[in-house]
Amino acid sequence: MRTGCSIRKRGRTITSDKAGGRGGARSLWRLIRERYLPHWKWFALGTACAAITSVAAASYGYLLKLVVEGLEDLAGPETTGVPAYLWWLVGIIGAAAAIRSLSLYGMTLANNTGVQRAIVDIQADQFDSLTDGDFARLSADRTGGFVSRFINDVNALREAGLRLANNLTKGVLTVIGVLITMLIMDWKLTLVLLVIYPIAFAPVIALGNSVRKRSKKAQNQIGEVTSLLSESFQSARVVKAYGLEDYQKARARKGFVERSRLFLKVLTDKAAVDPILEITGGLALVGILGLTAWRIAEGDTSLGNFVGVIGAVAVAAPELRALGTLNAVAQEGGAAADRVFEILDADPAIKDRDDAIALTAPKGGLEFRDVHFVYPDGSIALKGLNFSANPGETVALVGPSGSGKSTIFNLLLRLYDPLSGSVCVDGNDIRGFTGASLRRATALVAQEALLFDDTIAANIALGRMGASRDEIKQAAKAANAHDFILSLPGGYDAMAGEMGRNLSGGQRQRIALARAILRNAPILMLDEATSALDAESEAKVQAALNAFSKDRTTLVIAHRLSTVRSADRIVVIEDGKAVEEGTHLELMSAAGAYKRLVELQLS
Ligand SMILES: Nc1ncnc2c1ncn2[C@@H]1O[C@H](COP(=O)(O)OP(=O)(O)OP(=O)(O)O)[C@@H](O)[C@H]1O
Repeated sequence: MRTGCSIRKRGRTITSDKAGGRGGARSLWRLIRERYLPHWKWFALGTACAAITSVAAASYGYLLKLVVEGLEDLAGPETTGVPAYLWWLVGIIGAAAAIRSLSLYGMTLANNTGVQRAIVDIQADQFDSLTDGDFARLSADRTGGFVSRFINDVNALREAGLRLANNLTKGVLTVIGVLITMLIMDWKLTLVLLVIYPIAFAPVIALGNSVRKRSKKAQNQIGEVTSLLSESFQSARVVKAYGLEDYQKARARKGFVERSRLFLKVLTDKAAVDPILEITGGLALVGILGLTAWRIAEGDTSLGNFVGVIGAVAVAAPELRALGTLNAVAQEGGAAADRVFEILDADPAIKDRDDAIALTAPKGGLEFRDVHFVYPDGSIALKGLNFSANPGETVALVGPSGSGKSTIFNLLLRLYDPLSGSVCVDGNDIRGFTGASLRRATALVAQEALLFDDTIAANIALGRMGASRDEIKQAAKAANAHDFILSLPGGYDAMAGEMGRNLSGGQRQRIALARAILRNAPILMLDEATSALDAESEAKVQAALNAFSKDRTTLVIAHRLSTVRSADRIVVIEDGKAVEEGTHLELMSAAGAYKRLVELQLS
C-alpha cells in the first residue's frame, strides 16, 4: 500500500509539568540559587552595608552604658565639670548614627538593584517560555491567569527577595552583635531575655504556613478577576447591545467580594504577627524592670548596665519583628516561585525532534492520512481524515460548522500533533521538520484578522520581517488595501490601534491578507479570509488572490460557497472526515453532501 508520506520517527510523548506539588521552600531556595545569585555582586555590596549597619547598631547599647556610667560619676559629690571622655562618647554615638544611616542607604540601593535585575530576567524568561511553549497551554488558560502571574507573582518575588536581602543579614547580624554586647554588660539579664523571646516565634511560624496556603488561593483568584475584567471591557459592545450591564456588574461584584474575603484572610494571619511579638516584648520589659530593681538593690548590677541592655533591646526589637514577619513573606515568595517555575519548567509537547530537518525549497504538496485528533479538553475534532492537495492546487474545505475545518489548519501549522495518522508536506510527516521552517513555508489568514498596536506598514511587514516599503505597498495593492491605507491620516504610518481597533473588520482582513501575500509562502491557508468584505471588495480581493495563489498550494475555508466555486477541488468535511471531493460541477452532479450545502445556502 502506498503510504504517500513517510513517518520519520514518532514524536516524543507529552511530558507533564514537572513543577507540580513542589514545596514553596524548595522553590524559593531554587529561585535564590538560579535567579538571585547570578547578581551576587549587588547582594554582596548590600550585605557589606548591612554588616556595617549592624555593627553600628550593636554598639549603641554599650555606648549608652558608658555614657550612663559617666553621668553617674558626674552626679557624684566630687564632680569638677564634664570630663573629655564623655564628650568623646557623645560624639561617637553621633558618628555611629551617621554611619548607620549611610550604610542603610547603600544596602537598600544595592539590594534593590540586584532584585530588580533578577526580576527582569524572570519576567522575560516567563514570557519566552509562554511564547515558545505549546499553543494548547496558551489557548486553554484564560489570558487573565497569565497576566496575573506576571503582575502578582512577580510582586511577591520582589518583596521576598528584598526582605530576605535587606532584613536577613541586617537582622541576624544586629541581633548577634546586640547579644554579644548584652552578654558583656549583664549576662544574667541576657539569659532571662533569651528564654522569653523564642516563645514569640512558635506562633509566628505556624501563622506563616497558613499565610502561604491562603496566599496561593488568593493569587489564583486574582487571575479570575483579571480575566473577568478584560473579558467585560472587551465585550462592552455586546454588553451594551444586549443590556447585560446588571449581569456583568453582578459577576464583577462577586469576584471583588471573593477577592476581598481571601485578602482579609491572608491579612488576618499577617496582622496577628506584630501583636504577638508586641505582647512578648511587653512581658519581657516588665520582667526586666522587676529583676533589675532587685539586683541593683543587691549590688549585682549597675544602672549603666540596665540602661545599656534596654538600649540594646530597643535596637534589636524592630529587627526581631522584621525577622518574625520574614517567614510569612518568604512563604508567599515561595508560593509565587512555585508558580513561576511551573511556567518555566513546562516541557512543550510540540517541539523540534533532535533529528528534525529544515523544510527546504518546499513544493507544497499536502496530505492528511487517516488523521485522528482530540483537543486537550476532550473535544473530538478529526475522526480519520484523508485528503491531499497537489503542489499549486487550490483546495476548498467546506462543511458544517464544527466539522473540523479550522482544526486542519491547526494541525498543518503543527500547533497540535495528531492523535494518530500523519500530516505530510511533500511526502514527509511534518513532525520530522523543524517548526520554524514549516511555518516559513505557510501563510495563514484567519477570520479574526489580528493586528498589533503598531503602524499599518509594520503590521503588514510582520509577514516577512525586513521587507522594504515598496514590497509592503505591492502586497497592500494585491490585497486591495492600498487605497484605503492612503486615505488614513498618516497613511502607511497610521497606527492600527490595540488589536487593530482603529480599522473596520474588512480593512483589518485586507491588512492580514497583505501580510500573507508579503510572506510569499508556497502554502497559503485562508480561513474565512474574505468573510468581512463587502461583495465588491471581495470580488476584487478574490481576483487578486486567484492570481497570487496560482503557483502555490492554497487551502480555502469559506462558508460562502460562491467563494469556493472556482477551486480546483472541493473537499467536503463532515464530522471530522472527508465525505466527498471533486470540482464544483462534479459535486453538483453527484447530488451528495455538497449539493445539499449549496441548496441550503441558496434557500
Ligand atoms: N481550541 C479548541 N479547544 C477545544 N475544542 C475545540 C477547539 N477548537 C475547536 N474545537 C472543537 O473541535 C471541533 C472542530 O472544530 P473546528 O473549529 O475545526 O470546526 P470548523 O469546521 O472550523 O467550524 P467553523 O466552520 O464553525 O469554524 C468542534 O467540535 C469544536 O468544538
